[in-house]
Amino acid sequence: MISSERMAAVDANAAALGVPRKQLMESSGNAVAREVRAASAPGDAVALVCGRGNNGGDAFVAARFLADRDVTVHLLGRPESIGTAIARENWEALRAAEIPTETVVDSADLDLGSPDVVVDAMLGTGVSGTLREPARTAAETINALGDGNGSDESDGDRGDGATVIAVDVPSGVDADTGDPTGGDGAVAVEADRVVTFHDAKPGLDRLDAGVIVADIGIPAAAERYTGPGDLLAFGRDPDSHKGENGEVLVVGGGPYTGAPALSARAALRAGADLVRVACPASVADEIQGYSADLIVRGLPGDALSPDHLPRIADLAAGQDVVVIGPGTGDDAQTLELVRRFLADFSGRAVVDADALQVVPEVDTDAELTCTPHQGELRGMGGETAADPTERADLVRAFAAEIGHTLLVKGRYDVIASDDGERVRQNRTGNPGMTVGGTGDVLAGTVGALAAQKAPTMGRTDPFQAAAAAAYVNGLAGDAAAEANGHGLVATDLIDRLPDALYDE
Ligand SMILES: NC(=O)C1=CN([C@@H]2O[C@H](COP(=O)(O)OP(=O)(O)OC[C@H]3O[C@@H](n4cnc5c(N)ncnc54)[C@H](O)[C@@H]3O)[C@@H](O)[C@H]2O)[C@@H](O)CC1
Ligand SMILES: [K+]
Repeated sequence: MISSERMAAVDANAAALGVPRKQLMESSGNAVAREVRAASAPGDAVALVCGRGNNGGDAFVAARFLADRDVTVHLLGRPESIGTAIARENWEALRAAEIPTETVVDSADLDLGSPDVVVDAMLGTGVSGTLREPARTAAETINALGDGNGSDESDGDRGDGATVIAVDVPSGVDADTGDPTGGDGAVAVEADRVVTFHDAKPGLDRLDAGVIVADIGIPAAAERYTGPGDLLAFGRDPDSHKGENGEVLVVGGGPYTGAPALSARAALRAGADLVRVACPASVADEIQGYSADLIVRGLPGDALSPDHLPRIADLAAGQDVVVIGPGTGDDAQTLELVRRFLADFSGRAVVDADALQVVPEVDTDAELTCTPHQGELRGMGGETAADPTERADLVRAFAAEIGHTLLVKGRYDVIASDDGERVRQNRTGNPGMTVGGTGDVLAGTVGALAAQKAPTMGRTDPFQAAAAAAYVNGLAGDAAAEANGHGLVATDLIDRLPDALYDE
């Protein structure tokens, strides 16, 4: 099963792997034609009703694969308004091949005749809201031609009505839920069969239609590895206000000052609006001195301890994400503070460095993302393996065991969701990144992405945030290595995060 959001991400990842969408469209169209052929005989009339997006594009391709059928392509709208370059190219290929086409600008112009098969390629996953004209009238016409009969009467013998074959999803149906996109009772195509691509969609199972899942050649690596598609959920909403792109509190420092400063500055560069640092007073000025962009809160003393719990809990209360661990050291009092903080906390946190070791023993309602390297993973009681697939399975199982999102750093990072259901690997990055501080940058980046909550984007999912952060951290590291070779340092990554995240 795949959601439409994930499908769009996988599609973008496939393109980055050298399998562009036009190539996928060729496979999709071929798969649709195969179903049309199975439901008809040579010479039968086939009406393809096409929208101006890529769903329509799939059917333009299908028409080329149906030379021995009596095919007519009906385009809803003007050819010059076809919305994507690849659909337009396939439209032009149809015209050049002299395949019969009709342009339907007004619903009154729609005449599908009495076809044996109707292909519904008006709208796929790009639909939003109630079907607009002429798609609405066309949906009613298609339903009347098919007798609105669902799958029962449309098996091999086709009965009196036409067989209605929907491309990807029946037009006007939400592929994630199976509900009409226009709300209860709104018009949507009632298909006999749905040819959907790559993987099953949750909403299609709820329809009274036969569903065919066609392999369109998306490589497994497009799902296994992070890619540019994993960043689609993190675009900044142009209408967002200060704070809506997240507020992050970094709790760290004491024996070290650089680590919390790196995490905090990375969080800012990865898009958080406000970043605060809670650290021992002894290092507060030094951390502030690294950056005027940070709000630094000094806590009495030179190491974090349980005395600071009320103040830290107070500071954490208004935050979207707390990043805890960078530069704290592993003094027993400090670890006790972390233990007690996590036990009481019910928000979202990223746990890194020395703080990781207390996670397995803490019972918490907090939503944690743990970012260990292999050694820290073992310190938490997790296992690792040399083989990437085996390692991914082990990380997935351990995430489910502790009930928290895991991002295990390595040559291939492994990211697993808190229920162990989802796992992803990240291949960006380079050996230069073994330099100190890159892990602190990563923790801050995870924090910033997990803190996003702009109105049109919604709250991000910690697993997605961790996967995207691993990907961009590696990209920033690769850009830094291009400039500085193995001499790169962690601050080089921070400055390259915005390009990695937003300018791909
Ligand atoms: N990996 C993928 O995601 C692949 C997707 N493909 C196809 O691409 C489709 C998605 O294509 P697009 O994103 O271009 O979107 P669609 O083709 O589904 O729809 C976009 C068009 O619909 C119009 N529209 C939106 N809501 C409407 C409404 N309520 N009434 C009337 N018109 C409306 C838009 O103005 C736009 O012209 C998939 O469903 C699938 O068929 C395939 O080509 C192959 C691979
Ligand atoms: K469709």
